[in-house]
Amino acid sequence: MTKTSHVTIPSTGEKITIQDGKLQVPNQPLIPFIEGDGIGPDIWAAAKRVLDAAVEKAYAGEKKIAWFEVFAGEKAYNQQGEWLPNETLELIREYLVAIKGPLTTPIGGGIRSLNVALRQELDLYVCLRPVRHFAGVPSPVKRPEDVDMVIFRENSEDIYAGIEWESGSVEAQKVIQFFQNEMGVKKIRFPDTSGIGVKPVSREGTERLVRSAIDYALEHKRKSVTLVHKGNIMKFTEGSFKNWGYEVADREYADQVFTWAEFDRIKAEKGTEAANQAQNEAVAAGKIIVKDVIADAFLQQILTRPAEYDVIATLNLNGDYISDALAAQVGGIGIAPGANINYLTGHAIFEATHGTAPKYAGLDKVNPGSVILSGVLMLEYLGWQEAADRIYAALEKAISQKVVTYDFARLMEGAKEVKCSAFANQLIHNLE
Ligand SMILES: NC(=O)C1=CN([C@@H]2O[C@H](COP(=O)(O)OP(=O)(O)OC[C@H]3O[C@@H](n4cnc5c(N)ncnc54)[C@H](OP(=O)(O)O)[C@@H]3O)[C@@H](O)[C@H]2O)C=CC1
Ligand SMILES: O=C(O)CCC(=O)C(=O)O
Ligand SMILES: [Mg+2]
Repeated sequence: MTKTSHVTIPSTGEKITIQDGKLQVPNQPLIPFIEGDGIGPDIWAAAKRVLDAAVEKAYAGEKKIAWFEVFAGEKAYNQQGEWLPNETLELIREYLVAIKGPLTTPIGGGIRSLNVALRQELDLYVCLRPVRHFAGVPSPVKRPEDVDMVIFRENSEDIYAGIEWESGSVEAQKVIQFFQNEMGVKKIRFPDTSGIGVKPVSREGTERLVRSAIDYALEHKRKSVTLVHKGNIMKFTEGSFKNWGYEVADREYADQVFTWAEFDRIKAEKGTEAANQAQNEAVAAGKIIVKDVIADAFLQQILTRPAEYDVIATLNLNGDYISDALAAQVGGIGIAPGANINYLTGHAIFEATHGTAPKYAGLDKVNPGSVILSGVLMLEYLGWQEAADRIYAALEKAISQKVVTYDFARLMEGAKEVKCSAFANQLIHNLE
């Protein structure tokens, strides 16, 4: 065992590394975890047991995760007086792959959100959130099985970068005066009482996100990548996201994709029929269609025509809203997984889409599905598909057995409601 100031690293494991852009995963990878606040301890304890049992079932002792705890959030604050100790960041940087429970956003103080800070510090520019329906999960829509989307949410820019100043502050006044005096801005409706937020969106940030989405679509043989934006209003941020997205697709993936930008070019030159024919030929040749939709229209179409959407590439705030909306469509936030990834450095932190649900803290009540499925994404990222597949099957079986936590039980006929830990027991029992 190696003991740093607060963390004990087991001597049995080895580091995950990256070589030539490819993750090198030993049989006993050292993986740091953050338990999380609120419901974090309950769901993490449940998830860890399920992940370990699935790995044991799949590899009979040949592979095993060497977990070690690192600290953030309330636990770190109570122990060390810091919400996000530098040691935690450095250890995740060094060990590449980590998993976390949800973290409370500290009220007041310098850190706006610990989750966002972790993503920014490690430049985890993709927030990957796959959303699909598991048979039998109660849903508010008629055909939840039509939802099978993978969200690539830009994770490092946009209004989430946290560049904002409070109404009435010296800084807000200074920025407003700069806008008015030097930039000719006359449209701030109530300048004396406005807070100000800044929305940075870059070409580099957009390109690396859209590349990741297209690479994923190619690797997983998906049909389309949709750029979701509000570019009709925010022309130089969301609108540029769309334009840069099309440009990178046309420039770097010309043989593998057909974009609606290309469709428009053909239409302008040769008419609609020729453009439709080019698109049909591209589909027949197995090319991925890269298209776009405006965010508000997208939010109604995921309810009315979800089957038309596949891989989604979008900006940070849109992605946050879309993740929860789609999660609700397939049975709720209790089973919506996520990952924050930098595909270039290999760094990744896996985490549930939901938050700390403080009213349920310590009750052993909530659904651990979201953090379990985030762990499954992690197993897939490590290349341990055999273990991942066993958990998917065990979860599907538990739902068909109608042994579920409160969130599903309240929507299902004849369900047996079990606690968080008992739901994990059921999954472990179901592992084959
Ligand atoms: N990545 C992260 O760590 C995130 C952290 N947060 C933080 O979490 C805190 C609380 O945020 P809040 O807005 O209440 O959102 P939460 O996601 O924590 O909770 C909202 C509701 O979602 C449902 N829910 C959440 N988790 C589960 C689960 N595992 N099983 C079943 N149902 C679940 C519950 O619904 P019901 O009441 O219907 O039972 C709950 O009341 C804030 O400090 C926020 O900043 C928020 C989002 C992400
Ligand atoms: O960090 C937070 O508190 C909220 C983040 C969030 O809602 C998300 O990433 O989905
Ligand atoms: Mg969210």
